[in-house]
Amino acid sequence: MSDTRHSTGSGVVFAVRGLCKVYATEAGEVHALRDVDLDIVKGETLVLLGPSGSGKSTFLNILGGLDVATSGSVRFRDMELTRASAGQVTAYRRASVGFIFQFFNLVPSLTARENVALITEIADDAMSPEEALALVGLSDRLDHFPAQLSGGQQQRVAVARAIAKRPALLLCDEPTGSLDSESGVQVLEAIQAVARDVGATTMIVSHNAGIAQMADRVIRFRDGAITDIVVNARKTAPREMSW
Ligand SMILES: Nc1ncnc2c1ncn2[C@@H]1O[C@H](COP(=O)(O)OP(=O)(O)OP(=O)(O)O)[C@@H](O)[C@H]1O
Repeated sequence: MSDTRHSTGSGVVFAVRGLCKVYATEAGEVHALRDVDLDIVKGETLVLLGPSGSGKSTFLNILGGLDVATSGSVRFRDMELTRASAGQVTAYRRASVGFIFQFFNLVPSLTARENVALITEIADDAMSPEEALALVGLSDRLDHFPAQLSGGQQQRVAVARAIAKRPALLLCDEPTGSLDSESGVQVLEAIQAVARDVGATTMIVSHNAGIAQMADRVIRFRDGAITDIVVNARKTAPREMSW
């Protein structure tokens, strides 16, 4: 079912309106986002697809408080992110946003448990590193260093680190981009399970259109704009997806 609406009604946690991002470069202005409108509902999983350079990461980074908009607004619950002070944005990012990137970004000299503890120690109401690592199936790898873990296991440590603080928003930028397909499935299963467990709204950027099958809604970007929103009538579990 194709759906061009940008709003899904109640339960909205993010309201994005007229969002624009322009980067000034030596070669001139780059319009990374052009007038983007979107409402995002609590607990839903969005998959963002689109060609390279279409604005997906920029959109994710602005919602996560890693980048600032040029114009337009992003409201998270009662907070206008686009008008918040730097301190308020930092507090929002710390309390409410978990990030998962393509290249795990674990500290090589720390164990799995210690990598997760880096975050749980600075967050209120965080689960213990042991609890977070159990949720991603790594209870037997607590004291392993990243070099002693496979790529998929390292990414699952990154998932545990991202969700240990029970974030409202889980942002995943190409989370399976450097994994083989079986490891990718395990990472997506972990993301899906923990997001459900903590009630996080999840956004996954991917070049792999197959991942769209696990989404509630699939958002397509082109040239900095949303061109299409598809509501999945039936979500597919990562293990059942063909990709
Ligand atoms: N810090 C920056 N400075 C200048 N231009 C940037 C910057 N970040 C992104 N851009 C440009 O903004 C546009 C959107 O980039 P973005 O990374 O959001 O796209 P994307 O859809 O995530 O691409 P990819 O799939 O390759 O990661 C691109 O033209 C990119 O070159």
